[in-house]
Amino acid sequence: MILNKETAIKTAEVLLQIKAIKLEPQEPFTWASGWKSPIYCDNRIVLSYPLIRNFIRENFAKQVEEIYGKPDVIAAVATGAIGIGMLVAEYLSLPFVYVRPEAKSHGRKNQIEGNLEAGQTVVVIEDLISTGGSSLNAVKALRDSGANVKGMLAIFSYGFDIAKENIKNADLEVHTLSNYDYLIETAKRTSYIKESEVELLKSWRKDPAKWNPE
Ligand SMILES: O=P(O)(O)OC[C@H]1O[C@H](OP(=O)(O)OP(=O)(O)O)[C@H](O)[C@@H]1O
Ligand SMILES: O=C(O)c1cc(=O)[nH]c(=O)[nH]1
Repeated sequence: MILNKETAIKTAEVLLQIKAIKLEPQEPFTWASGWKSPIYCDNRIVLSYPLIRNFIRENFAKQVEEIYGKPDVIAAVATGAIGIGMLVAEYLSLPFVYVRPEAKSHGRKNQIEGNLEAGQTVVVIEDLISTGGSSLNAVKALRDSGANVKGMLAIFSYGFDIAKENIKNADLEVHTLSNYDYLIETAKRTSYIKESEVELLKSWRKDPAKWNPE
């Protein structure tokens, strides 16, 4: 869900400005889910731009406070959201943890790194939602450890039905700073993408799980 339309447009603009959005239909990207895609949104690049990471940090912090007040802990989904999640926690003067995809097989064998007490309220920060599998895996680990997960905020979501279904089944509240619709509108308005690319993205978006570049 988008909380603020202006933030959604501005977030799409800054992602395009720093070229976080990559289009490579000839050499499709393989996503975490295994899907092939002509588009990749690399939000990790945000960290390389101080003004833009401040914008993302402040909007995340504003939305966390607006929706949840002050949770006990900010958690990030590893690795893509660790940097930005830490900046949000720092801005709000809150404790921080991050959640690995799975527990380490050596050392302390942790999946959640940092200190988290059972019963603490947690807001999860994620960089991007495609199917929602990675985010929900992290939420499950947090819940299994006894945390009270209030909700999740992500920079961007593609808005796929499968993600909506997964999120609903997990009974999780999710807000995003921007999404695919705002991104495409902004990319068209700023001529970041050509008309032929708009058509390609439209046909891909109809059934991304089965998209075939041939
Ligand atoms: O919604 P999903 O289908 O799970 O896909 C989105 C996930 O994919 C990316 O992580 P990736 O696995 O590439 O790892 P990284 O965060 O370590 O870069 C991204 O950071 C999300 O966590
Ligand atoms: O699904 C993914 O793996 C994925 C898609 C995308 O656009 N960006 C990203 O970082 N991961």
